[in-house]
Amino acid sequence: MAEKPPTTARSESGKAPIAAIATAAGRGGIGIIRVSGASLIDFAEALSGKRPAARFATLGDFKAADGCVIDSGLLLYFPAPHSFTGEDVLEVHAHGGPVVMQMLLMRCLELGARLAEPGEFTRLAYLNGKLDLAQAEAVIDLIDAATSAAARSAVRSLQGEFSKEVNQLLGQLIELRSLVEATLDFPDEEVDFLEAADAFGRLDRLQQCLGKIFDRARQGCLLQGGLHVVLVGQPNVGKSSLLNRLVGDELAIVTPLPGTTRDLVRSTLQLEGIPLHVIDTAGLRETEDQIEKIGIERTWREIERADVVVLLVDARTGAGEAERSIVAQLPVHLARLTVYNKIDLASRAAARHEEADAVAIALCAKTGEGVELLRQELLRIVGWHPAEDVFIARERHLHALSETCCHMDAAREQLPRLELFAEELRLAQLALSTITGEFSTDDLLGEIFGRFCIGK
Ligand SMILES: Nc1nc2c(c(=O)[nH]1)N(C=O)[C@@H](CNc1ccc(C(=O)N[C@@H](CCC(=O)O)C(=O)O)cc1)CN2
Ligand SMILES: Nc1nc2c(ncn2[C@@H]2O[C@H](COP(=O)(O)OP(=O)(O)OP(=O)(O)O)[C@@H](O)[C@H]2O)c(=O)[nH]1
Ligand SMILES: [K+]
Repeated sequence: MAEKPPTTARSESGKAPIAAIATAAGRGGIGIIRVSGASLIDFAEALSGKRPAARFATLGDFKAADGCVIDSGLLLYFPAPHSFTGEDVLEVHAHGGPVVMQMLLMRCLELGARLAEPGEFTRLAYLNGKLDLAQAEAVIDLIDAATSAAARSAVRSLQGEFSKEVNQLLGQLIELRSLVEATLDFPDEEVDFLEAADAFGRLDRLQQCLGKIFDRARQGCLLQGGLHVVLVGQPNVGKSSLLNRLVGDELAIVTPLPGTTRDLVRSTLQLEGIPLHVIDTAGLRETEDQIEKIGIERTWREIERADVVVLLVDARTGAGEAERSIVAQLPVHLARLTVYNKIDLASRAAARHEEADAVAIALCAKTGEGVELLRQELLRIVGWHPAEDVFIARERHLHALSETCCHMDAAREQLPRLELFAEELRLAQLALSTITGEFSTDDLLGEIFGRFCIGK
């Protein structure tokens, strides 16, 4: 075959293809570079001397500008629109050493590609209609899944289950809206309309449906983000011992000396598939020790980010002035549990009971007695109930769902004023459609895709 003049790939629109290493950094048996752009077949030929068939693996020698072989490997060519991004996609499968990957990536840049930004491939897939926004978010949630339950629910969202539910609800909402809007043109018939179209009944069904989606999404949100539990209390009450017991490992240093833990100690474990982020903190007390002081500041900062605070108390002494002072400084709406630790020294049995302002668990961190009660209580506090059909969701989605709910409530209050009823329905639809991204802003897209890794 005759040597072709060096090509620099530019699409008709003048846009350079994007390229990135798609596999994790470091050594690996195989590493993949992904390129997306317009007409990449010439690009493939410039890189390997071969014009790969669509969607078949083609073995080739990847050459540098000077003709030296960088690696021999496989090319996968997905012509537009049948690719992940909807553009032409070329995958270069090579040996997964960091230097080889860098050399190949540099070669792709020489051939006219530019470095992809984080999340840009998935963003293209969204912009080209391959995925909606909830699915695109599920891609990253799948990659980041901390437990297999989280992974399973992310796949469910990726395959469009969440979006399907949202779209069905949108469909019903739009149907009701169009009935209302049609009636607005005939003001005399408004009252008849309410009866004939069963506006109340329809709204009821919409809200029930929304409630179910919300519940599934809330569970999914727990699976996605996990639960941040911060262990606090006076020095020496057994916070580190409890962390170690929950994790099943000697993670934090335990000594009889008060003030042992000065920095935060974090660990993530699984609680029925929910990632449980437990944070052991420096015991809270007045101190002149500089290191301990900083540790205590960090404790308070961590509390601000917590979903649940577990306040440990020595079962022998019970809660006193120090505990009351800690509780008084906690954010008002933060969920809280009291744990009476060291029941072995107080001759008490493991138990759960309700106190005036919080549920309390009596346990022994040293032996583990009663720790299961604590686990169950944590699940109860966050409203977890195991379900098969959870789809992954994020705060953003919950926010949109609850906004939709607010507008539906408001719509009900407007009846029989149809014009205002219609307006609230329109706002409900708008809020709901942000989930799949029918109406999205650049800011939102930047926020979502900016958190992806490069190559995704
Ligand atoms: N090598 C490789 N593995 C990978 C990916 C990839 O991009 N490359 N993926 C990247 O995330 C995931 C798979 N996702 C993909 C999704 C759609 C298409 C695709 O070609 N879609 C076409 C054709 C559909 C079909 O044949 O049914 C399309 O939607 O038109 C490819 C990969 C996981 N594994
Ligand atoms: N008998 C008994 N001893 C315990 C129990 N839990 C913790 N201890 C002991 O209490 C002492 C302090 O335990 P830690 O877990 O280090 O307490 P801490 O709250 O992290 O202490 P600081 O680092 O000072 O904040 C150690 O000697 C532990 O072995 C328990 O349930 N029973
Ligand atoms: K400790």
